[in-house]
Amino acid sequence: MTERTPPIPVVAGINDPMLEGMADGWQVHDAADLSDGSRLDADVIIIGTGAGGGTSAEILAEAGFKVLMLEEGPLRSTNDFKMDEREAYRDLYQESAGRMSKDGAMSILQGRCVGGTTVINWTSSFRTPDETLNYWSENFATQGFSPEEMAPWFERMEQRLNIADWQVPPNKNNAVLSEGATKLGIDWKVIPRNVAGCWNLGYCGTGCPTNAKQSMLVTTIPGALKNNSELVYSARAEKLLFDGKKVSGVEITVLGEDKNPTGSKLVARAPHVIMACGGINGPALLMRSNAPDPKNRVGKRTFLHPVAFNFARFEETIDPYYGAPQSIYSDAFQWQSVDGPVGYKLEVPPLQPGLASVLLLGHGARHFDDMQHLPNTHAMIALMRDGFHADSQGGEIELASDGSPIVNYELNEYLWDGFKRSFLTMSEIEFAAGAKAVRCSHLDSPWFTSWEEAKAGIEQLEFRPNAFTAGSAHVMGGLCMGEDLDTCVVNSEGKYHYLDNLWVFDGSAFPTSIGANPQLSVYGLACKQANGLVEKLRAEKAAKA
Ligand SMILES: Cc1cc2nc3c(=O)[nH]c(=O)nc-3n(C[C@H](O)[C@H](O)[C@H](O)COP(=O)(O)OP(=O)(O)OC[C@H]3O[C@@H](n4cnc5c(N)ncnc54)[C@H](O)[C@@H]3O)c2cc1C
Repeated sequence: MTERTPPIPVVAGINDPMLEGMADGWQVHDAADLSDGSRLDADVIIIGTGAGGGTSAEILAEAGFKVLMLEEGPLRSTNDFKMDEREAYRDLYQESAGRMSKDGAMSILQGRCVGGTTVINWTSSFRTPDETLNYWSENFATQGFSPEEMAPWFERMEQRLNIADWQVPPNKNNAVLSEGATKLGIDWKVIPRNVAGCWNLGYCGTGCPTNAKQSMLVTTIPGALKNNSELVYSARAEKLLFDGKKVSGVEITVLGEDKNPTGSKLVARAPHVIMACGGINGPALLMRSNAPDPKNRVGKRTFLHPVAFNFARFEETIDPYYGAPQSIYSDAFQWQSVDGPVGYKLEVPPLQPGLASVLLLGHGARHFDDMQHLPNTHAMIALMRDGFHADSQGGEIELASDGSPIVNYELNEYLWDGFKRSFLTMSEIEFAAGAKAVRCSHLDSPWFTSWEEAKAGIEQLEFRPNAFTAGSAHVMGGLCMGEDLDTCVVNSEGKYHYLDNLWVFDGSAFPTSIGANPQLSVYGLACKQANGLVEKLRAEKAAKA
């Protein structure tokens, strides 16, 4: 077990807000330290401590409600983060960063620790695009989600998490996008980030060692714990327990440091339960619990922003592992049509060596050569905006025999068309920025040495399952929100349609993908929904008094 008793370790003078708070008496427990069969009570249980869970916890706790946060992953805090990919992927990511779609064609990165995916994300912070919010109200009858109605909630979370345009010049990796796009007359912009006093290290994906990233770990979770809340980690919500149309409790499996069940179980009880365990795992929890789902919609419409990668070699040093990971984007190819051919957002990912070794594909001499050139390599990504077309209905969640989720998401012609167009776009931009050679993340792609060669070569690439690297770091949907009962399982207030006291305040409620990096969309939604629940709980209290 990780040593977490005072004296508080201090790394190079950097404080660790979680360890300090625990030394001050915050109610934080490793589930393994609680006796088998223990019962935990609260006003509100929140399952999952990521973007939706952390935001909701702070709001409810500040309003005076006793919140119990349950987190499947371990607690790792500031002084644990050492910019070490091996430790980070093992400790902070779902399935040790090995989560994949059922057919193995897409690798899916998602967080699994106190603070959830916000601990390991790359800090890009966009409001939900107006086009997306309008599409939801037109197609899923969401209420209260117009751009005007959402603006105050986004503003509030932008202030809470210090979200602002990144003022430091982009690293060379990102500058390839701005320079190439400028040469071609393609519009680009600077990305807003949720950081305070960022050191520009670039290792956001392994947990921020300086407290600069305003993840839930250093903001809302401490905010909730200061207000009489309780956090139990390594505690997997195994099943929801029902009593008629109500959730009567949560059965918890206690996990050890090795992530395996210790054999102990706990139970938590509260008048209201919020699910904030994110896409994939949220639907799986409802399926394991046999929750009422008369239209068989749980787990449907799971969206991933499937990502195409393009690599470029430069003579100059790029050092793609250092500096703010994402600071430039282009939406020039995103909204040409809302519900036509798939649109894509262009960004630039960091290339720490471990991540790069997977993304660069291949093996043997070619892979060795690619890794040798890493300091001179740039990468660009195109995130496909899935969920806005009849040929893009997303994936479905299934359960494995042990109750864990399987993501059945198949890439199809509609998405392949986007991959092909984006390979062309990215290659042209990279050559315009001065690349000497460019390669698409496709098994059959050579290093092209000119734009003309790339243009002809990409046209020849065959798009078939498993022929190219597709990735996802944005898990959305699966518990579709809206008033249309044929499609949706959660109403516009975030309440599960078929249960009176179950709420879903996280990215799983999105009816489509966002069309932008989703964290601020989750914060805005959870902020709105949690404040709505506060009003409801106050009214319930007043009625009882
Ligand atoms: C590498 C990477 C980079 C990213 N970069 C960005 C970015 O730059 N900008 C951006 O906007 N977005 C980014 N994202 C995505 C963004 O962080 C997520 O979309 C967002 O955090 C999702 O919020 P959520 O509340 O839905 O789920 P999460 O934040 O994933 O939180 C869910 C939590 O629930 C826990 N949980 C799951 N099941 C259970 C259970 N049964 N019992 C108890 N706990 C459970 C999980 O362990 C997790 O901690 C990135 C993601 C990754 C992986």
